[in-house]
Amino acid sequence: MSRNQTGTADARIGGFSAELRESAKEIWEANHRHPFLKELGAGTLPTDKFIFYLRQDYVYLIDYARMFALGSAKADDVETMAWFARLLEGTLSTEMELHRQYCERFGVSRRELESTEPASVTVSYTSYMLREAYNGTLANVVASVLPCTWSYWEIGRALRDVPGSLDHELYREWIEMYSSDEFGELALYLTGLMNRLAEGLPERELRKLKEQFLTTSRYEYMFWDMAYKKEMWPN
Ligand SMILES: Cc1ncc(CO)c(N)n1
Repeated sequence: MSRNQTGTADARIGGFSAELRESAKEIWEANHRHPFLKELGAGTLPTDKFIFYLRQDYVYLIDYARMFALGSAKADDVETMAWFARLLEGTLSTEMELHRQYCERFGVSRRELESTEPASVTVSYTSYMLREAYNGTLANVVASVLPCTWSYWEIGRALRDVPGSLDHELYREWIEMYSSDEFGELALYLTGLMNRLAEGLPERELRKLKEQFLTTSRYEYMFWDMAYKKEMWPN
């Protein structure tokens, strides 16, 4: 077990973000134990499950990027606006490029990738996030995306610490991207922003942020599970 697999363990993260992480602790720990991630770390994950995941994640990322566009639109100052604009661009070019390149290796064309039919969990997850973002403030946008960025960074670092995980010719790149310092900086920025935005908010609004954080934390777990089972629609 790596030191990153359980607690928040990151001294840089405090305040309301640490509180959010603590309140969703059980579901975050369940992520680390999920067979999709156990097998990804061990290098034994069957490639058909990984491809299924990549394709669903690609269509997920299109809407996730939209969340950053909404973050930019809802920001109160130019600096924050620019930061979300860069994150939007980074998601569309760097992160999604990882998926495009993997798919090229697997013989899935870009057109096929982009026209992937979203699974029920993917539709449910992105619809929820976008609804909360469209109806809410920047704080609601951040609370909804925080588990995505932050849990991937935590997962990336935990998997990097699994002996031999980086020797795998296929999964190494995935682990490297999500455990990278660049990716970590995004997560850290968002936790800091969450802390600033939560300051002085009434209890009712803080409860709403907690609910959003917990809901997308649960969706993160459901996403791993959906991919592992290659679960689409009933018919
Ligand atoms: C489902 C999901 N959550 C978070 C991330 C991190 O960007 C991702 N790629 N996919």
